[in-house]
Amino acid sequence: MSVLDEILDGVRADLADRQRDVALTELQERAQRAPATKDAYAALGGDKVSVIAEVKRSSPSKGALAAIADPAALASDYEAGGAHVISVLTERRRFGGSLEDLAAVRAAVDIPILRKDFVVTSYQLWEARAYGADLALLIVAALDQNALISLIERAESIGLAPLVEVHTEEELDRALDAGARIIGVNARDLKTLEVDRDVFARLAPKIPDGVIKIAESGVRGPHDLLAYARAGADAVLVGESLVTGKDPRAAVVDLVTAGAHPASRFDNGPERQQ
Ligand SMILES: O=P(O)(O)OC[C@@H](O)[C@@H](O)c1c[nH]c2ccccc12
Repeated sequence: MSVLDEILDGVRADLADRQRDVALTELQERAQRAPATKDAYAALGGDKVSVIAEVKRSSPSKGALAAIADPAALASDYEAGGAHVISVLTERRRFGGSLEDLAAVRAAVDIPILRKDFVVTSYQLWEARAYGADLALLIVAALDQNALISLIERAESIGLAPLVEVHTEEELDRALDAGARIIGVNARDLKTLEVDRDVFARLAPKIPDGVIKIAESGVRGPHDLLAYARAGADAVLVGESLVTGKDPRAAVVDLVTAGAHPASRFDNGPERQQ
């Protein structure tokens, strides 16, 4: 069984518990009372390279990364550093997250928030909306094509922007066929946990103009952001290097500064830093 399959088994077990505790209608009522979602397309588009900063306690590849006793305070630091979007991992077993983290971050920041989880059913989209997310991750490798299409439609119909994650050309084709308008290329293969930063550069030319392109995982600092930018990234998604660094806010400032100058997409940014 792949790592992804193991994660999905745990996700489904936890989901069944929540579905027993909280009726869908209750979530829907809560979602209806929630304010309008924030414009993720505006936050991720434009000439700059946007920074999505992630609240992540642990990962299947590295184990514990950071305790993060106060996720709202970390998210506020990210926002103060100029992050354009916050990603909150809500998966419990492998990533140490929760919907409570999402709600706490929602109460603390004004920028769009991504619910980062392994979504397999629309119930989780209603949860995302009810707990304050503006975007929801949909992982192509975890979904069959019918499920992918219906989850994209459902997300959009309740005001969530779907961020559709791929790792291979075949998954990219499926994402595009399903109508994805925001595509994340994960450098990490969720089946093996191997990281290959070149995947983004291989797939990006196959993503049409007008589709937002996000490079996910493996960003250690501005050098990696600039490499992804030259390969065509509109945004980068950064977790580990921010939560393990000693000053997450300063680290975000450095990334946002590097991403603010689109000219750096075409110059020798990384070389110049040496
Ligand atoms: O910690 P990193 O290497 O900066 O990666 C962040 C993010 O890309 C990663 O957490 C991630 C990308 N896609 C996912 C899907 C599920 C869980 C986690 C992820």
